[in-house]
Amino acid sequence: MSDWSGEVFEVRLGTPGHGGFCVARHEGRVLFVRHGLPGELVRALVTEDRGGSFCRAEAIEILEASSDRVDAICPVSGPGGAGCCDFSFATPEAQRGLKAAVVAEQLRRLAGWEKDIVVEPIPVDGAEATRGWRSRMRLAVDADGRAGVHRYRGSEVITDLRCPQPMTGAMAGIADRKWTPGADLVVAVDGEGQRHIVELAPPAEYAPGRRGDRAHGRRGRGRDDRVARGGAGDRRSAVARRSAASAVRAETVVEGSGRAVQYVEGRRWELAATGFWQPHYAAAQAYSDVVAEWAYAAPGSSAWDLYSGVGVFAARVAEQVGPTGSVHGVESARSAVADGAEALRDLPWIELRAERVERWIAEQPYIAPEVVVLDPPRAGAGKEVIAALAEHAPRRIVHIGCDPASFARDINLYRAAGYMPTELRAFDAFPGTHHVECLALLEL
Ligand SMILES: C[S@@+](CC[C@H](N)C(=O)[O-])C[C@H]1O[C@@H](n2cnc3c(N)ncnc32)[C@H](O)[C@@H]1O
Repeated sequence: MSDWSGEVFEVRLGTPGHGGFCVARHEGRVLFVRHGLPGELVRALVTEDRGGSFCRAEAIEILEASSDRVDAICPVSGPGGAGCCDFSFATPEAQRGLKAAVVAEQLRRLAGWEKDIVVEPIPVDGAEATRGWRSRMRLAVDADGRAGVHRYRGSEVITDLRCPQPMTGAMAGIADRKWTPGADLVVAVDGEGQRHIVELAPPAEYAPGRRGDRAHGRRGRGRDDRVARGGAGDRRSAVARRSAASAVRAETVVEGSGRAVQYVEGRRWELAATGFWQPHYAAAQAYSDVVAEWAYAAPGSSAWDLYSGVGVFAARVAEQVGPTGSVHGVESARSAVADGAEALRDLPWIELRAERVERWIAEQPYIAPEVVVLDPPRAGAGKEVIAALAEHAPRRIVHIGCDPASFARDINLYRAAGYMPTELRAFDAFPGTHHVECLALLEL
C-alpha cells in the first residue's frame, strides 16, 4: 500500500466521527478529515498515514461549502494549527448538531441504545457563551520562553494566543513575558474574577534541542511539518507529554494566590488553581443542578459521589439526605479532598476519602446506597468499577462523562448489569471544539 502522506485528494465529506472530523473515502480507503463539514467538497491534505485502514487529513480548500459554515472565530486552529477549536468554522447550532450525531452514534454502536440526542448550550444569564467561556487553560512554554499551545497531534508550541475560548482578560500580558523554557503555565480565572498563573517546572526529562521535539529546539520535518510519515516521533512525544503531564512538578505562583475561589449554589470553595474544576465557568452549576434533580435522595438515605473532586455534587446530595443521612465522596487527589473537606465543614455527614475509586469500592460492605454519582476522568469508570458498583445495587446512578465513546461503553456496562438509562442530557460545555459532556440517569 502506498504512503499517502502529503498527498492532496478531492473528496466529498460524509458523517462526523468522534474526534472532530468527517469521514470521507478515496480509492477504497477511509480519510478522517478535519476542518470540514458533512456534505462539503474539499481538497484534503493527508497529514498522517500509518498504513492502516484509515488516514488522517485536513481540508485545506473548501470547494463546495456547507450552509453551516461561517468564518472561523479561532485563528490558531485551522489546517496545520493547534487542536483547540476544531469546530469554530461552524455555526453554534451546527456544532451542537455534529456533537449530537457523534453521541448518538457512539451510544448506538457501543451501548446498543438508539436515542435521539439534543446537545444544549450551557446557559449563561439566559444567553449562550460561544467565546470567552473557558476559566482554566494550560499553556506550554517553548525553548525561547514563549507561551503557547501545542500543534494538533504534535509537540511544537504555537505562540499565537488568540484562541477565543479563554475568559476575557485571561491571556492579557502572557505573550509579552518570557517564561521558563519547557515549563507549563496554568492560568485560572476564578469565580471572583481573580486571575491566577502558576508555572509548573519543566519535566525532569526536559532537554532543549532534544531530537524529535520541535518545541524543544528541533528543526522542522522538512517538506511540511503538518505531515507525519509513520509518526513514531510524534507518538513518543505525545506519550512523553502525557506522562509529563501526570508527573508531580514544582509549582511557582506567578500571579494571584494560586488558590481559586469558586461558587456553586451559593457555596464557596477555595482550591488549588492547578486542581480540577470544570473548565466552562458555568458548567459546575449546570451539572450539579441536573445531579440534584435526578438524585432526589430521601432524607436519611445514603449516597456516594465517586471521582468527587472537591465535592461539588456531594454537597448537593448532602443537602437532600440531611444530617440523618450520609454521603461518601471518593477522590484520588489529596489536595482536592483537603480543600473539599474545608468547604464542606458545615455538612459533617459528608465524608471525603482520598483513595482510588477501584480500591475503595472493593472494600465496601454490601449495602445499597440510594444514589451514586460518578464523574470519572476521560477514560470512563470501566468494567471493574461498574461491576463492583452494580453488586451494591444502588437504586439510581447519575453518570457523567466528557468523552462520548467511554461514556457509551460505561452505559453499556450498566445496561448489562441490569440498569436502564432513563434520562440523558448532553451539554455544549466546550463551544468551538468537538468536545461534549453527557449526563445519564440509570435506574434498576
Ligand atoms: C472529571 S473530574 C470530576 C471532579 C468533580 N466531580 C467535579 O465536578 O469537580 C474527575 C476527578 O476524578 C479524579 N480521579 C481520577 N482517577 C481517579 C480514581 N481512579 N479514583 C478516584 N478519583 C480519581 C480526578 O482527580 C478528578 O478530580
